[in-house]
Amino acid sequence: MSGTVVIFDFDNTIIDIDSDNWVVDELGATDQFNQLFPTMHWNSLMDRMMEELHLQGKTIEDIKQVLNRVPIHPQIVSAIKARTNCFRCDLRVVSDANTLFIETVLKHLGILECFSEINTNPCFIDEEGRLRILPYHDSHNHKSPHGCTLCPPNMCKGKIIKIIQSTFATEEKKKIIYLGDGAGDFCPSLKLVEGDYMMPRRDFPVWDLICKNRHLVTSEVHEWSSGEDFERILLHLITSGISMEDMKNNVDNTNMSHSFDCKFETIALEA
Ligand SMILES: Cc1ncc(C[n+]2csc(CCOP(=O)(O)O)c2C)c(N)n1
Ligand SMILES: [Mg+2]
Repeated sequence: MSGTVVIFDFDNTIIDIDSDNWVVDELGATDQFNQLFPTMHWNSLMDRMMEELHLQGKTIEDIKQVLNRVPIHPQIVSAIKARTNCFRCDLRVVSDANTLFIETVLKHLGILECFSEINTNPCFIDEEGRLRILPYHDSHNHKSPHGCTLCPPNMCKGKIIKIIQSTFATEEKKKIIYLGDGAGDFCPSLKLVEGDYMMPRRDFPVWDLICKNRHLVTSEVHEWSSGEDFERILLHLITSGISMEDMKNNVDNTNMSHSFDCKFETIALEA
């Protein structure tokens, strides 16, 4: 394993839409969503929307079928599948979507196995076949169980980053590259340190927040917009600081064709 951990947000980062809105809209529950939206937190609203879909006769299979045609940038899938994986980076997801949506999409794209960990809101299918979505941090009756005022009550992504960082404590320092788009990705960007990299999606909420609070972010910031940017910048950040000797040791020998691609592209980037 190389010394790089790449942490991906899911909605509007790995995929090119919000999966929650996609499922609700594609299965025809937009009106009910719009009615409830002003009255509920997002996480409980989504659980409620799954009840609505269930009452309308929509099954888990219907939800999975809709998820299997989410819009994506092909370069993002190829970056995850081949380029990043062949450097044996540790890839993780931190998302305010839910386990079923994320695993369905990643499995369909053939990249589920590329990730060592998915941190997201848990869910289960109840005895009636309805999808139940729960908060990542159990909220009970408290407004903000994680104590962070920047994040929604169900999930503080900054807290998750701190937990990931604490697992490195006994090992050598790992470089974190974090990619995200939403307001919920701002808190984790404040937990990154010098030597880490933040990749906010240009013109999305986290990018605005970072531009306005530039002095609070100590990591290097590299914005991205298109799938091409995503692939090029991510590969560059992964390979920067890796010597040719390390690279020979790091590339995945079980996947030699990809390894050759990686070496070739890295040399081209460094030239
Ligand atoms: C105006 C407005 N109201 C509510 C929300 C909340 N929201 C929308 S999609 C989503 C899941 C994000 O998943 P991921 O963490 O994978 O990006 C969340 C938490 C929003 N973004 N904008
Ligand atoms: Mg997002």
